[in-house]
Amino acid sequence: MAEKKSTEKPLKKKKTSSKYNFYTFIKPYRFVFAAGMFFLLLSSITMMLFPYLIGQLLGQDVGNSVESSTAFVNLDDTSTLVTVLFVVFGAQAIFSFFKIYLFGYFTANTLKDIRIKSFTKMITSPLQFFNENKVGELTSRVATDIELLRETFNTTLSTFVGQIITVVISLMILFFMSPKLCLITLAVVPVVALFGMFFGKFIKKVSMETQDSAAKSNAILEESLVGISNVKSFVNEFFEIIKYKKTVLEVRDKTMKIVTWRGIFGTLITFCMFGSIVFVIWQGKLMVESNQISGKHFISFILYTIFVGGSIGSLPDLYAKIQQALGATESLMKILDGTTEKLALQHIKNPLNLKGNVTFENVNFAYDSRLDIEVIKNISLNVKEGQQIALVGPSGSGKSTLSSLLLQFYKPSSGSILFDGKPADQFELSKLRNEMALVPQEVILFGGTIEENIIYGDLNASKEEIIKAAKDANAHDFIMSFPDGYETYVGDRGIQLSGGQKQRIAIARAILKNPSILILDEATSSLDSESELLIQDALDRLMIGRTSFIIAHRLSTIKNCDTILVLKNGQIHETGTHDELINIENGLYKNLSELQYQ
Ligand SMILES: Nc1ncnc2c1ncn2[C@@H]1O[C@H](COP(=O)(O)OP(=O)(O)OP(=O)(O)O)[C@@H](O)[C@H]1O
Repeated sequence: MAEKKSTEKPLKKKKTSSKYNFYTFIKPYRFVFAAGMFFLLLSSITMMLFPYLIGQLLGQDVGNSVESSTAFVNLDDTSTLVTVLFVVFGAQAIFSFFKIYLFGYFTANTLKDIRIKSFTKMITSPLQFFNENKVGELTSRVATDIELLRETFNTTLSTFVGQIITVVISLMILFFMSPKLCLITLAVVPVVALFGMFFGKFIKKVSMETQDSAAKSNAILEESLVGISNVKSFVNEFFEIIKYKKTVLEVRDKTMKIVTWRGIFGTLITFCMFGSIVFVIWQGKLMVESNQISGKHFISFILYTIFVGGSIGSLPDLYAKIQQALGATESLMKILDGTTEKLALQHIKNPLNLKGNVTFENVNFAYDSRLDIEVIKNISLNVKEGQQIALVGPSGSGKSTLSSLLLQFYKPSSGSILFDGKPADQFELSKLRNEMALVPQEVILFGGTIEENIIYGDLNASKEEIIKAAKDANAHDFIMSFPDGYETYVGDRGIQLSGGQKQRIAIARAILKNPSILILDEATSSLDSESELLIQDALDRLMIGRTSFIIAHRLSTIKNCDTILVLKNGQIHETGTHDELINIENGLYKNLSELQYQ
């Protein structure tokens, strides 16, 4: 297959705002969230009693100064107050437990939903989506970006709301105690809010860049590990390390940018807050001296002011953290906005059972990423059920693209493809694809047993059907030569199968699928002649009674095909049987054939 010319459109460059956002995922659990908020409110309110009770405790019969207040504590009242304090904190502990539990439940379920939704979205995206996005970047979105939401949903969001509750309640109490002092405390709020808004936006942007770099770095990690033999054979380990290191450093630098600004901003806010607290204490002390407020109220006042100060001071950072998570998941939300294929996402119930007539009517096609270059030009073709059609032609002539169009991986730019006389778009996509099976050039087996790999062709197949398919694919004997037979693990953590063995597993899969249309992408790598014979024999059996398209690289295997299409630059250059084509003087097929037998 021709190398995919990837035209990665970085997701961040898409400007449209996403229809998915936090709320989409929060919605199903909004009542749990609301219950969590309720307990948060209760725990905040009980917490708010603390300054009042401490004021009462320390401020009994207080004179004019805070220092002297502790000397005149009424012990009787103290024991009552201490009991009340214990009751209040007991209640606070219970409320806190429910708050933590409910937010934990809410987070676990929300993240589960986002993960499942993201995976479903990606796996049902059209192939073009995978041409535009690297797999490593996509896995990073699901694995790393979503993880950033955990802390936000678990603690940041609730702390943020909790702090707002604290501020509002405290300010109300403060206003009740002394409107003048309350207004002084409030003076700092607009400064903090302004800073916070500016800062939040900045953090969101840098956070998005950080996650983009993290995704890039993950893509390098994945690509070099998946292609490890390539890396090693070119002795390019150092190059991969440099590439990876560069992106990791980028992530580090961007994270440090966030950390530095959060630090500067946090310090600034703390400074402002402490300044205003000192100012309020000073003013309050003057008011106590001139008997405008009582000493008891003054102590409570100071404690409430500290609460308000602490809460207001923490709000911008919490806001920044929420923005960070929002920024980090923005790309993911845009992925969720993308189009998907209309697939049934369940077992096919009433298969179409097509006869296998295929018609191409003036089909033209250009890949989305290179719309100016038509790779399939005006192809018309009429294939009767059960016929064998070979697609041959130089590399890049459009053979794989034609099979992708057949499989409905892409839609023609113009013209149409008909199955049993009916245009493709009049069928349900899942049902139509279910009528076709592809035996690819390079077979990829999933980590699992041989049986699991064969049953992929028909998830409802019985053991007998699996064995029969394996026998028809000439795979049974080599499978039984392994001690664990069909239970043998293949892939990364199991046995490594040879190219020819993998091919036969793929053929068994296709046999099990029992399609009416077959697409065989002949392996380019040469197999030993015994293996080749076994595969050819299995393929011959598989092709009986099915319309078969064979992308052929070795012309010897297609001599008996009903029709051979010779493609050149996306057009049908020659068409006919082997005997007809081989006799065309200076014909492309004749030339290709002579080249192979030289
Ligand atoms: N995903 C893609 N995006 C853009 N262009 C592509 C994509 N896949 C293939 N092409 C281009 O389409 C043209 C036809 O490619 P195709 O893979 O169909 O050729 P092929 O005949 O199967 O080649 P080969 O025998 O080397 O596999 C080539 O010019 C190729 O560069």
